[in-house]
Amino acid sequence: MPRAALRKPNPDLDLSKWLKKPEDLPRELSSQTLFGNDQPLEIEVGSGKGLFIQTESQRCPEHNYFGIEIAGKYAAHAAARLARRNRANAMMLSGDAEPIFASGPRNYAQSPGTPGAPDGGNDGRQAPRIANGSLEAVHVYFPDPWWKKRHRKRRVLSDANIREFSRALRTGGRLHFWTDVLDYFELTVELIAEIAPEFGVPLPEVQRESTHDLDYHTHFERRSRKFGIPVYRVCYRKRDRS
Ligand SMILES: C[S@@+](CC[C@H](N)C(=O)[O-])C[C@H]1O[C@@H](n2cnc3c(N)ncnc32)[C@H](O)[C@@H]1O
Repeated sequence: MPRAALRKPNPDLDLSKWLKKPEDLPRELSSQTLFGNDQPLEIEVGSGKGLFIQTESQRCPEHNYFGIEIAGKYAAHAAARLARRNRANAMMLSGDAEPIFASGPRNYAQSPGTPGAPDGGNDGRQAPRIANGSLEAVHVYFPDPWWKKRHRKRRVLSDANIREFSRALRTGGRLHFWTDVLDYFELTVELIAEIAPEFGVPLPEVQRESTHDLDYHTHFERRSRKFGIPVYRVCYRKRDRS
């Protein structure tokens, strides 16, 4: 199903507080470095048009929300939603989530040329940008399934990313995964069980009744439900490994 065209953002809207590029970010990413406080930090990977980050950051002002969206236009669209509402506890990164979470050689620093940047070589000794056990939740809603074998490494729920999400989550922290692609759902649930058993048994998440046209978790959830397509939803809670 093709995606609907995006409306152009209002050019008078100042997005600077809500839309960041990788080079704008501090090296270590935490509530303190991003928002200047110690509220629990939740990250959404692949925010699309930003409905989730907008509604959730309003519903739960005592948490901070950092959305990562690789498609620049969508990241700007999501940031504009936050800017219009002057939301203090949420912001968007226009960029790829993978190097942000990576704790190995692709864990690049803030600007090219610095040790660890893709062009700068990495001695593999840099601390991860997101500290171990520091996140409250990671949200992945309707990730692209990338069926072709040669494209699989682009999956947001790749082996490497699942390990990094688990590493970054605190014990008791949550990983949410929703999709409308049953095969992909089943494969991913199996993959998580195999490579990150600390997530334990996935807990089903219930479908809420919507009370108005934008009362959905994400835009893709809205689209699937309007077309009568079933949505598969799970939430994992990371357990102590010991
Ligand atoms: C199918 S859309 C779903 C958007 C939104 N989560 C929703 O449910 O409406 C998947 C989104 O993930 C983004 N994406 C894919 N790979 C990404 C990555 N490595 N880092 C950040 N965003 C990514 C895509 O650009 C796209 O906007």
